[in-house]
Amino acid sequence: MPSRSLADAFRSHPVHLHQKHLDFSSLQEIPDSHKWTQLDDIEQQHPSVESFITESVPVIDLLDPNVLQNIGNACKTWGVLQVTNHGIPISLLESVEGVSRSLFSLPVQQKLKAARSPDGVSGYGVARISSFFSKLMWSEGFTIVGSPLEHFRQLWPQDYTKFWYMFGIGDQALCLLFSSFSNDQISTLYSDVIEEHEKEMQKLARRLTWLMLGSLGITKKDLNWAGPKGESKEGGAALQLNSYPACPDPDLAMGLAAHTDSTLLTILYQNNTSGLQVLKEGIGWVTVPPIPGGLVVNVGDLLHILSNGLYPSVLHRAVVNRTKHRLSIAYLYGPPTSVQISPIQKLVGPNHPPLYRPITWNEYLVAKAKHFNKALSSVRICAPLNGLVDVNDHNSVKVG
Ligand SMILES: C=C1C[C@]23C[C@@]1(O)CC[C@H]2[C@@]12CCC[C@@](C)(C(=O)O1)[C@H]2[C@@H]3C(=O)O
Ligand SMILES: O=C(O)CCC(=O)C(=O)O
Ligand SMILES: [Fe+2]
Repeated sequence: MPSRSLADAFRSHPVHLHQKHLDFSSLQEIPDSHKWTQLDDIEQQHPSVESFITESVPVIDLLDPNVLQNIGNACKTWGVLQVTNHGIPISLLESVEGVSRSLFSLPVQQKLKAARSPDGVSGYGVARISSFFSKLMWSEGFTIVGSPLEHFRQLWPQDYTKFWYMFGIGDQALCLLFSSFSNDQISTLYSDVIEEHEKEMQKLARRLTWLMLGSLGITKKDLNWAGPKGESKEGGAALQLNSYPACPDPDLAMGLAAHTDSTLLTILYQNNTSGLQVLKEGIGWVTVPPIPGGLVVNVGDLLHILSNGLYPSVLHRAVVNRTKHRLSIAYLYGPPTSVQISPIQKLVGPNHPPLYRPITWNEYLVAKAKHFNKALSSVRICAPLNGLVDVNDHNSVKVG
């Protein structure tokens, strides 16, 4: 079989989204197409707990001598944590935020020039999971796999200077610097920022993966991700820029509906505006507050499979607010796309049968596109001994 990249994931399974693209900034009230009730997303029925609840997502200093144990506890009990001292320069995160702000400030018609195609991964559009809901989300996204240069050239073509100057990029220093460049140079500069970010995040994601697996007693020799000729293969990634405009009635809108990520792990940067919530069993929806310089790391479905369910992927969503435009940048990290992911042998035994069948990342993305939050149970081969269903399997979603 020819080796496929992440960009090919949906070639055999195109997703046609009825994309209704709003100019959010001009709206004084929410149109019916974007008004959610609890019935539109069954997960909304869990309570949203307020800040007086003492339980909060663990914050872990990556330089702490107990980092392995702390990460293990957080993955087991929360499926999500925040990390500090992670080594990613804040200036780099702010530059990506600047690129993102510049992109989402473009007029809708301009952004649609880089629209994601039904069988593609990269580009502008509504969240892929939108097809499972009858209501639209109060957000827009831009997905990047590989170089974004071609899409950036479509977004900021030669004759587009006027808009670029008008909206700026929300970062004064970059704005002044860029004002002496042509638009092609802007696309190149923006693309360089994304490339630098990818390099740094790839290193952090790899380090976090081994810390998470290390906390389960797994070492590199327990995992064979080598290619057919023994060559070692690197993980892949998608970068998702999310934009959640201020919303006239946030209680009726949904930024990004509850989902788990189809990744090993996801690293999320949120600008200083909260909105991310995670579902904690027995408690409800807990807000993950932005902490200065911190990054949120959540367990994805593929780590759930690898760990044979010991580290469950976490259900999360993004809510919106009345006054602030929120941006988030998600680095979705996965294994080499041709590698079969299955429960690690060392974690399997007579009392711990393998719970999932082997599956590649691309195959899993297709399963997610077909079954959404039931994708994990679609690859399940064995009922758990304790008789419980998968933690994320309790939701029923409207299909179509
Ligand atoms: C690799 C991927 C994971 C993702 C689908 C994608 O092909 C690129 C975008 C990712 C994202 C980001 C927002 C939430 C999400 C569920 C979605 O609709 O697109 C995730 C997908 C995922 O993790 O399944
Ligand atoms: O914006 C957020 O806080 C969440 C984004 C997210 O879950 C995603 O991109 O997968
Ligand atoms: Fe997510």
